[in-house]
Amino acid sequence: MTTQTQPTAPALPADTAPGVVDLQNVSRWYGNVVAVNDISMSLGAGVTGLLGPNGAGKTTVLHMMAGFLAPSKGTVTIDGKPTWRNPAVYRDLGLVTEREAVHAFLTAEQFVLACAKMQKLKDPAGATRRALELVEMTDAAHRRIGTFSKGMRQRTRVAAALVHEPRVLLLDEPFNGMDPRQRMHMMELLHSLGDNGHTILFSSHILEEVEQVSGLVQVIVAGRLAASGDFRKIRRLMTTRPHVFAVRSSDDRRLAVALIAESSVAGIEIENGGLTVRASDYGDFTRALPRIALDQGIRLHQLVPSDESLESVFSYLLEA
Ligand SMILES: Nc1ncnc2c1ncn2[C@@H]1O[C@H](COP(=O)(O)OP(=O)(O)OP(=O)(O)O)[C@@H](O)[C@H]1O
Repeated sequence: MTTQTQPTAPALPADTAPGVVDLQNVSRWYGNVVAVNDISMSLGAGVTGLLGPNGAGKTTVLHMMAGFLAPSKGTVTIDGKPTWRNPAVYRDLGLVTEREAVHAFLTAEQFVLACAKMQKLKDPAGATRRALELVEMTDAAHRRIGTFSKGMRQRTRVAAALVHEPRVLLLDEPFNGMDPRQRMHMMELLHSLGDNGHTILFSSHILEEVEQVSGLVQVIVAGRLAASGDFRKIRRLMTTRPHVFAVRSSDDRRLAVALIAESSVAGIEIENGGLTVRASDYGDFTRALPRIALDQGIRLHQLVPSDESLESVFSYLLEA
């Protein structure tokens, strides 16, 4: 991925309540690798997606929020209190890490109960019961975690992270490795927690995943905040960006002549293997092309978007 140096993200309004979780000009470097570069964000109640390609810095951001890592610069606070070297924040915070520590030999209940005891709760058994109920794991409470599906393990880990009823729940790639049914179940759970006033941030590198779970998004690319706010507006920026298509047809030259008159076409190159078309509008171009081909009696053999990698989408956001 190319590293961008533009300092500003598209100015989208952050539609959040006063921040529960707050990052002010936060950077984090590992030796000379800058993993997070001057990020400020504020999260309120509800579900927010932390979206970015692999290596963008999502885990680093989550770990700083959870007090696992010190920011090299800037401040990370929950309810105004710094998260680094402040164990008191764990009362308000639950974290579901990306990597699963395996507790295969424990039952779901034993695992969640151990977490309740670590939090020194007054009624650890009652809290365990409520947490397992919340994630709909009551029926499987006495089964060993080693016998669970990925989705059930994730829900058990969410129960453990929520057993002390924190306001803030952070989840690192919670949908990884889940089948569509398990994914749906987890999405519903996050929705209902968000509706109940929790502040939830989950990371993902999959656009569609974030779109389904959350109206609010923070997009990070190469350690920088590329966009933040209403997901629909960011999505629109993504679909109206210039697109490049590889097109092959029964008569590329004639097709090129017809396409150049089309307002959604910004440029065409003819090569041996077909046409490379730069379209200024994805929707207009993909609607116009079949119509033009039909009018001209040209057969379309191939239409492939050639710059659809997440990296190129995200880099565009950073430049916008
Ligand atoms: N302990 C470390 N030492 C050195 N570099 C690190 C360390 N942890 C992360 N990095 C680097 O920091 C950058 C951000 O990593 P991070 O894990 O936060 O990204 P991510 O968005 O969570 O990626 P992924 O989705 O692949 O987990 C990457 O370039 C990564 O290689």
